[in-house]
Amino acid sequence: MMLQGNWSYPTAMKFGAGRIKELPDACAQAGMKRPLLVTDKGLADLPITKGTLDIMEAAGLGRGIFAEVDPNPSEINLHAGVDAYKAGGHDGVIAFGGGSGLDLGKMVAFYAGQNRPIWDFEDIGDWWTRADADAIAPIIAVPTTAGTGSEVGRASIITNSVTHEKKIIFHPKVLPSVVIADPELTVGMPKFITAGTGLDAFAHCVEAYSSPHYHPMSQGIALEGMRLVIDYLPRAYADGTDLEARAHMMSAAAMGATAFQKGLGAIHALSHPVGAIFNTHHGTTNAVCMPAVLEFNASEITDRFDRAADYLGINGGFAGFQKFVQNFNDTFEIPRKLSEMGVSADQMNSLVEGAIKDPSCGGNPVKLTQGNLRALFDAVI
Ligand SMILES: NC(=O)c1ccc[n+]([C@@H]2O[C@H](COP(=O)([O-])OP(=O)(O)OC[C@H]3O[C@@H](n4cnc5c(N)ncnc54)[C@H](O)[C@@H]3O)[C@@H](O)[C@H]2O)c1
Ligand SMILES: [Fe+2]
Repeated sequence: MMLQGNWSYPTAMKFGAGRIKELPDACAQAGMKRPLLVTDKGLADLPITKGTLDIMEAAGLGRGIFAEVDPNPSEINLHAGVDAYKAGGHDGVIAFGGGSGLDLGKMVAFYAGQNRPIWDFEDIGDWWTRADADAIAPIIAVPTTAGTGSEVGRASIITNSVTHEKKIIFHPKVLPSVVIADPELTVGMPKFITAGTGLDAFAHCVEAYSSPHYHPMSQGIALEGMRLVIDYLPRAYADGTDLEARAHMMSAAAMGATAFQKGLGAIHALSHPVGAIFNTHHGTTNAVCMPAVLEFNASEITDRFDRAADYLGINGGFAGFQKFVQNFNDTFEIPRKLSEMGVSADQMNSLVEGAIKDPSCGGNPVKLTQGNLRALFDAVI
């Protein structure tokens, strides 16, 4: 089957194997003549990045690159990126990478023309209206993992390096104007990143589907997104070169992020402070937290997961889905506890404080309090 298409849901996506070669068209579409490719340190030397710079250079777009992006990127990375953007006289950003490269690239384009502290644009109320929207540079997103869906999102997650908090920075114009979703770029992902990122997409779908907010379109997307992860993540994990599986995972990632317009929940509320304090991989952290959160939310989500289990071909309704999730994690050698990833309860107060302030709390079907968050951390650490 030919997995290829031109989509605009929720933004223009050039989807399909080999389509990275259309990057010059994407730059023309976005109005860029001198783009800066922003990516993380790990990707900087890989052939997919060099190949992309070659495509840019051959089209007369230069080979501008900024690669000083850490996992769970911080405002330090952002300020360095903005300096590189200004020094190079760039007119747009190619955000290239997993969530870290994508999020930071989007922020460089956003922040290069702003004068207020970055934290003034946190996703609180209408704070985004403080930004000078005309000064936001165009963004092309090129995902190289299949998980965060940041390529179709209007926000980035930036870690405050002083307070060790993950902050969501939001502006509608941070939505990339063009996405190149080329599954060939994801083929070289190490196994544990394939698993962790794929399970992040799964967490986005599960939390969106669990959220009590009314958004039937997101609900439908979340359900089909879960199906794609269940059917194709095991294949992508077993054989990284299985392009059909890689393509479906790339769709699932974009679908998860599209669906979470409906809201995220306790999985992400727990995972954000853990990532900010212990620098753990985001999707893997979510996967460890999922079984405990499903159990915690049981009273509010059983009916809807009974329906989901039917659709997904899982026997036993919600209880069957819970068992399935634990087995699914085991398939990918996801730890049962966060302590196996270096997380310790010594930082409990900071974890609870970070979680209760996280905007993801608002989408959880059971109200989150300091007390029940502490109990959830106890269960997952
Ligand atoms: N904006 C959003 O909506 C959103 C949603 C979820 C998560 N996030 C953020 O995204 C970040 C996590 O992103 P991620 O899970 O994609 O991981 P990542 O971007 O941190 O990448 C993980 C590792 O994989 C490597 N890598 C990436 N692509 C590769 C490839 N094709 N081949 C070989 N190696 C590759 C990277 O170099 C890095 O070492 C976190 O900061 C998280 O907070 C953002
Ligand atoms: Fe996530």
